Amino acid sequence: MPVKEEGTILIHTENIFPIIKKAVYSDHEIFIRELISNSVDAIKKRKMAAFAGDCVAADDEKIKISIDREHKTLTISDNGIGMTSDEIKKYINQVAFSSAEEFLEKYKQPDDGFIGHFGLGFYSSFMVAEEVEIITKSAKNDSQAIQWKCNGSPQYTLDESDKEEIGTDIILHLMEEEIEYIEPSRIKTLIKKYCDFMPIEISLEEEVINKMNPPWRESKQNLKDEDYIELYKYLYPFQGDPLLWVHLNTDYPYNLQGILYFPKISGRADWESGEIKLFCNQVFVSDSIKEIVPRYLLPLRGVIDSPDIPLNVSRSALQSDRRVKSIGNFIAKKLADKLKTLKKDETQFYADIWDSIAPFIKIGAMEDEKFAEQVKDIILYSTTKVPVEDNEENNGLVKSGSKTFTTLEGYKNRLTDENKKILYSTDEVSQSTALNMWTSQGKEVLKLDTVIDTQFIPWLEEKNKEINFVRVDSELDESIKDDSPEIADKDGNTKSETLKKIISSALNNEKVTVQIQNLKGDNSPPSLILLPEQMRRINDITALMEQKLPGLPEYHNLIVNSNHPLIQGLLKLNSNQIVIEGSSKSEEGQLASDIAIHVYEMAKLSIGGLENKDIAAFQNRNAELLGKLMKNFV
Ligand SMILES: Nc1ncnc2c1ncn2[C@@H]1O[C@H](COP(=O)(O)OP(=O)(O)OP(=O)(O)O)[C@@H](O)[C@H]1O
Repeated sequence: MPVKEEGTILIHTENIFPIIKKAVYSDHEIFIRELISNSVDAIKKRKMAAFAGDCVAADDEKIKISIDREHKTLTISDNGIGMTSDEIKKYINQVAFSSAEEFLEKYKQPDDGFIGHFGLGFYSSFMVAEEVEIITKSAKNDSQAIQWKCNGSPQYTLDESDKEEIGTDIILHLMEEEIEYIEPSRIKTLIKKYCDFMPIEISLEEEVINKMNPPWRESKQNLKDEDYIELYKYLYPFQGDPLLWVHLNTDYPYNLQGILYFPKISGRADWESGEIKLFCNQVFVSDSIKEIVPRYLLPLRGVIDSPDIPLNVSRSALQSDRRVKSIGNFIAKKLADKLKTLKKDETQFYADIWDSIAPFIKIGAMEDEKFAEQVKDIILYSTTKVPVEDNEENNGLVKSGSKTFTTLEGYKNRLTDENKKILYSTDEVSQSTALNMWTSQGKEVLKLDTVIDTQFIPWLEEKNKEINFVRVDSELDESIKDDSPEIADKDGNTKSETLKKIISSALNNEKVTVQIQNLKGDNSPPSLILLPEQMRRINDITALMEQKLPGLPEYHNLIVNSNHPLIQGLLKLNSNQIVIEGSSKSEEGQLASDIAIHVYEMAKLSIGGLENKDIAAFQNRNAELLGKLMKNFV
């Protein structure tokens, strides 16, 4: 016979009570947050009811914490709305019953700002107290004050009390093992931690402990820069001033206030832990909200205060929560808006702080498509272009200290040739020869030389497929070489062919491709090493996999500048020599060969490609060569 029945699941209070007391909250100390939150709510409710003419308003709203060492009690007193015996029976005796919804319904308040909603917080007091007393007098006219007592079992007593003032005292008789909470310093620390920005005065031993008035709840118009800086320094002492901040304030589609700061980072930013503090209705909840803001914003600091972030779910559930994701996106969008405004209205300031904010923006753009879309036009690049006063070309160029910044758009607008090519350098020192060669021809080069740029360049290329990004030392182009035809000598060889032979045979290394070029410009070097793009990338990846620094790839191109006096001299020196394979070389032939090797090693040295062990040999050859050359003059 099929069994068909409907019913109600029963809960044994004896079994569930210990679970509520111990397991709902993992951290014992939060009882203080819960009880003070209840007091704040009660004070707000009294204010609302008094406004509607249902009771008398309090003279001054306050919460008082008192300690009685002798009786080992901690008392939280407020002059809020209090409770009648019926309300005690309804909201305290019934676990998981909160008065918040009913109250809001009654006073037709849409957005409450009440802290408690679940009807559980009060029971956290049993985590630290063996007995809890409530002595309360309701603000409703002619209410009888009452006393409720419970020793942690599901039994309670309810009695009349002679309390005269409206409000509630919660008296905790502390357990022996929780006696630490009798210490004023411990309680003070906890109030500072959880209740610092609660809107009602909280005092302990006649001293007001909390700061109150959270600036993020103020309107922007009422705040000056000093107020923002003061809050930053208060929350993050000894960290210097922030770079800039964003004030968030929204009530749709979710309720969220906060102030986020870009810190001045010296050294490595912390991309792991997160330092933004999470509040819910001004009550501190957590020190790190890794799960809420996108990863690239983790080094930011400040406060997010939102009752819309679900706190009753696990952290991993938070990460996949759609609402939380959309809050994260909202925060990123607000930051992007602020940066766009800065770039537009405070261009100089934006350029001055660019190096500090660049890591957030570049990583953000790479990790988040939407963010990339918002910031792509405000990314700055340090450039070799020097702004000329009152010149149209200055469009988009901003000087900051020793640097000049441009946008990608600005660079593109200055390009004159058809071939859309963006030149960049990743290391001003090791690429200086190639870099100078381009700049001396009037070419603009972007300096993409931070650690993040190694990943950012491929991203840029991907996003700007119509443009060719070329590293300064990867290839030459028509603008810097002179390709006028050469005349062959009596043996049918051109100068270039002869030079190539001299140098190739001196180097005797088939992995080095020798190319002779007539480079334009007086400043062009006698030789330089070029690393064709693909070859260099493979080399970089291999080094990365082997966890080494990428050195000079074995296969590379040596460009020899036939326009340079040194190379022309080399050609002359060799012109009378016939080097027969296998036979010993004449003195001039040996000198020409030594110079050829030296020319190659100079090119290697300038890109940092000469290993330490080769430097001594290089110097010996240098001295020897100079010595030989001197012989002709002295
Ligand atoms: N100090 C107080 N003054 C007046 N009423 C109180 C006070 N403390 C608790 N209450 C009443 O008891 C109810 C239950 O409190 P409890 O702390 O268990 O839950 P809550 O504050 O409503 O929600 P949460 O579990 O989210 O904190 C409250 O909704 C309120 O009506």
